Amino acid sequence: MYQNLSITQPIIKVKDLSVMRGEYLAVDNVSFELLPGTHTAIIGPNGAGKSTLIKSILGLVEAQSGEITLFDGNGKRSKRLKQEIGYIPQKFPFERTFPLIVSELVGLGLNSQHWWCDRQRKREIIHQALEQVHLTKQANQKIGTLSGGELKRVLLAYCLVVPRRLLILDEALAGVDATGEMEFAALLNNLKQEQNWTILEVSHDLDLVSRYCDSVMCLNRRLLYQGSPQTTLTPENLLHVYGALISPTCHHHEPSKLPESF
Ligand SMILES: Nc1ncnc2c1ncn2[C@@H]1O[C@H](COP(=O)(O)OP(=O)(O)OP(=O)(O)O)[C@@H](O)[C@H]1O
Repeated sequence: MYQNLSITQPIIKVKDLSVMRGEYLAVDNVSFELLPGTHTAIIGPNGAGKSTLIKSILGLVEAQSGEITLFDGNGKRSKRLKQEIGYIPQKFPFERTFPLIVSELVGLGLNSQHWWCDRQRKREIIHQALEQVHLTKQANQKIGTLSGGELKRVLLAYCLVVPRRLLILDEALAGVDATGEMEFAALLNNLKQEQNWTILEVSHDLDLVSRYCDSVMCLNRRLLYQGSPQTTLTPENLLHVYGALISPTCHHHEPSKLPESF
């Protein structure tokens, strides 16, 4: 799908990034690069600047200093470039009485790339996305009546109706049940492997991170450690990051053990 994408060309380059929230330096001189087709987690304690960092990458929060380059650096944050990024925020505040149903919300993800589609085709695309997140039964349900975990799945379906190069998730699995977590992880793995999506997610679940991510960034305002889960999530590093003894179970990657589909 992205034939001209070199696998050695980073999809995100962040250099010397500092971001203030009010008077507080929430992200302090952070630099990293992400390659396409990789799944990276940002971990760290509450208030470590994780959401601030991703909001800054998305252009939702202005940086104090530093550089962020997305994709090949062309087009800045053009409308088209934004369409290539899927984002599931930590919070999705909305008026619960708003009369929007699930399929309509997912359909809002369709964009100018679908101008040629007739109604039937659009319905099929929405149905396929809902199928991938196991929510076809809720297609006509009002969004205000969904559970927290179901709403997260709907937001993922919204991201799935368009091919993305980058998917940014802020604690997307919070509120998703144990089976849903596995299925969600399998779907992300599939998008990464089959469609070369790059995934950047904020997570507090070190066990899941060690199972499914290719790399981890440990943030506490500064980027303290970065590398594979096996080399990064050591008790010594986690003591430094969280100030407490934490010993996650580190798993070797065995994607074949993931469920086939979501
Ligand atoms: N709009 C704001 N105005 C002032 N301070 C803010 C604002 N937003 C965030 N902060 C502060 O910036 C710091 C970083 O917040 P951020 O949401 O990035 O942390 P986080 O690592 O995502 O935390 P959590 O794990 O709790 O979600 C926190 O101390 C927070 O209180």
